[in-house]
Amino acid sequence: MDAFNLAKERYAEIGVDVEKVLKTLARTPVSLQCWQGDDVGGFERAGAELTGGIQATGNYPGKARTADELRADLDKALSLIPGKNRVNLHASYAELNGKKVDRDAYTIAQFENWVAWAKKRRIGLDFNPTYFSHPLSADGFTLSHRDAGVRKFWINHGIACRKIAQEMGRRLGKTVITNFWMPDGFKDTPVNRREYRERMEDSLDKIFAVKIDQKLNRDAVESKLFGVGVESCTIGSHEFYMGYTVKNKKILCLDAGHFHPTETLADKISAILQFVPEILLHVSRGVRWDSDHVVTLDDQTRALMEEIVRGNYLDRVHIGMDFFDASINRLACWVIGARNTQKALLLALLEPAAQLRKYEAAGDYTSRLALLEDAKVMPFGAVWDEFCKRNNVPTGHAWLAEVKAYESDVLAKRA
Ligand SMILES: C[C@H](O)[C@H](O)[C@@H](O)C(=O)CO
Ligand SMILES: [Mn+2]
Repeated sequence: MDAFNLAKERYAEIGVDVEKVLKTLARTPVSLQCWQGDDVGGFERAGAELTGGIQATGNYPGKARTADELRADLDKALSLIPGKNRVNLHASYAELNGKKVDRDAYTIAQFENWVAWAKKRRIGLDFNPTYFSHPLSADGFTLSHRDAGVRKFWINHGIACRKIAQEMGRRLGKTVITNFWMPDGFKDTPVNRREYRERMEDSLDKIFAVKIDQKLNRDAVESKLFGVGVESCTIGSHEFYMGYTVKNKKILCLDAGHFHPTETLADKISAILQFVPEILLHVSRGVRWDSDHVVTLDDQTRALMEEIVRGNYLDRVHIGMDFFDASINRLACWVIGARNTQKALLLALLEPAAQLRKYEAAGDYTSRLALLEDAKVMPFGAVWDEFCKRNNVPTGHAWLAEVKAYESDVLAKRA
């Protein structure tokens, strides 16, 4: 018997149906953040500086310089990641084609190439308005700005993005999730947090007042603890968006790097989903701060996926990634991060859930712990390889040779 069939038998012995697990994994997409491919630069203006309290560090050669290069890199990455996945675009990846158009006036016209590319590959797109790296966000404020004119510009940007996303959803036949993250906040202690938060709420209300077909686009808002240079107060904090999403039935975006390092994101899932309809995950890895390291198969990521599976929440959770590491091959970052996200999900799906629940319900915590620990050495690798094989992507470590070949054939030729 081959390794996969042996593994299937072993899992069946502990009550796990591997074929069912593989089906669930196959229909759970991971959204690849386009900004990993070019250090969050975007293509609106050459040499635009990255602002908003986020930083891509490193200078590994070969970053995408144009939208065509980025799409080619994404193609390569997607060919090495099993399953039907998605791509997450920021508005700053607009293609202006020499025209003078600012973010408040963007339409689908600036994203035609992206939509055509996604349609050809039958993949879904997700979207994000870009509230950073722009002269009108240079002082660190956008939707909560004290100047009504600046707020108006950013409100119009938000509305424009929701309309673009709606059109993307229509053309692709797949719902787009549009995520709002605003960098607004203070380096030092403010004395009027209230005013800023009230203005932020008012601006968001104005953006979301515009009717958009929910089947084509749904909106998420993303909280954050702090950013670089925004250490003392972030207007869009966790409590702010928790309240906003409960009140307005929006999707709450949880970025794994946006909490204090001692907080456990996994523990928040069931508490939030008791009151908020859906969650968008930005799977990431903070190292000491919101450093946006590539996702590894670490305890936090595993615990996150376990909570989603244990709570039976998969249909209310959208899985995206958010990291931007410029110190290693950028394409490999996507592949490592996405495959690890999927591995964490697979491990969670392979848990002997029924038996564990029985033990817990009976108060037999000894047996619960024993089975949880023994399950860790079940032959998960054989199931992962089978998933890769069925999806026509390299198994094990073989994907790296393809990335290396692409690096010497394509990336090395970029100046
Ligand atoms: C580029 C993204 O919008 C950004 O990473 C955001 O999602 C975030 O996490 C900011 O810290
Ligand atoms: Mn994020």
